[in-house]
Amino acid sequence: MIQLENVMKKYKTANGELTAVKNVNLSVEDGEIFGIIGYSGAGKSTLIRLLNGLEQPTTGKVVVNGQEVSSIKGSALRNARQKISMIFQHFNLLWSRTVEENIAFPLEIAGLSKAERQKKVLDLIELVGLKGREKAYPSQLSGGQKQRVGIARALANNPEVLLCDEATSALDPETTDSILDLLVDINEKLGLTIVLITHEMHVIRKICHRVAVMEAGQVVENGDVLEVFQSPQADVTKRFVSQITDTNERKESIEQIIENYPSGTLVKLMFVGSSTGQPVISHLSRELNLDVNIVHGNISQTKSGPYGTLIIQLDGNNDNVQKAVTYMNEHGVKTEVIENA
Ligand SMILES: Nc1ncnc2c1ncn2[C@@H]1O[C@H](COP(=O)(O)OP(=O)(O)OP(=O)(O)O)[C@@H](O)[C@H]1O
Repeated sequence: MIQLENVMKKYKTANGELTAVKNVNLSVEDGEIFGIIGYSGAGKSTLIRLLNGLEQPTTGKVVVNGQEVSSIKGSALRNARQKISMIFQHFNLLWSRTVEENIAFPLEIAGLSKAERQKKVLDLIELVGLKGREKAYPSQLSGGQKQRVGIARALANNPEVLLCDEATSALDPETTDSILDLLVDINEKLGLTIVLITHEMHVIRKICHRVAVMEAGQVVENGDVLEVFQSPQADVTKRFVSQITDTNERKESIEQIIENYPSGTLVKLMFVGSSTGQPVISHLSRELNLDVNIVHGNISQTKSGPYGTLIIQLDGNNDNVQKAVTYMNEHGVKTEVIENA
């Protein structure tokens, strides 16, 4: 569906040339929800603008739905853009138009008759859950409702790709979740391919199938969300994953256990899917004569299944602690020794 080949984007600035996107190779499958995560300045916005032809790459190729958007211009580009819609952090609604008039706007531009427009607007209002708010103006809507209008408007011309530019970053956590649920819903109902950029790992965890991590213009890591959660490789990815796993509550539990049992080894165990560590942990205490303290555990749901971490403290003979770590690794449990007390 989407292919980026050796994409490079350079800008000329007062301080010389700046490379915003560097040698990016990515592919997004049909019907997939694909997330691009990175801190501010990583190049995400530039990358997303390259996907809808708002920017042209300095070198490289951007192909969306069989069309090389990096090389077409004029009416061909305008036509291609109709199939690539976008929603924004600050909604970009027309403030003097009501909800239904905002949604009808792209349909007017596309030249649909009034009757066709009315029918389509009704369907879209239903789809995004705004029934009863048709005549409201954007200033009378909550943030979540405004984004629902943005989504309905973006879907008006039956796009094949929806680009989301930090679409939930201006919303509170609860509203964020309801908008993310809506995106999943339209992805499933309409088979729409969604590419989103964000700096929040929560967004990736909750709705994306795959993720690319960007840093300094480059994609430093790229894969299934569950795999990236389970074994992040790049330092920046580890920092993003820790947004979810390293809660204050967990830090407090670790501090407390070190205070109460200063002599043990803390190990983080990572599980994927429905596997649990129960038999492995029983083995450690029974066969290796170790005391096992459970410090903290949590399970996060991702689009491809649950992902769990468990922090334990192993206390006993050092050789046996080492054997325990080896034993766990051999039995499909990923481990990381997080602190030697
Ligand atoms: N039109 C432009 N002209 C010059 N430099 C630009 C332009 N657009 C972006 N940049 C620079 O390119 C780099 C990447 O910016 P970009 O906005 O793509 O990053 P980002 O990951 O989306 O960050 P943010 O979330 O802060 O927007 C930054 O150093 C930025 O200053």
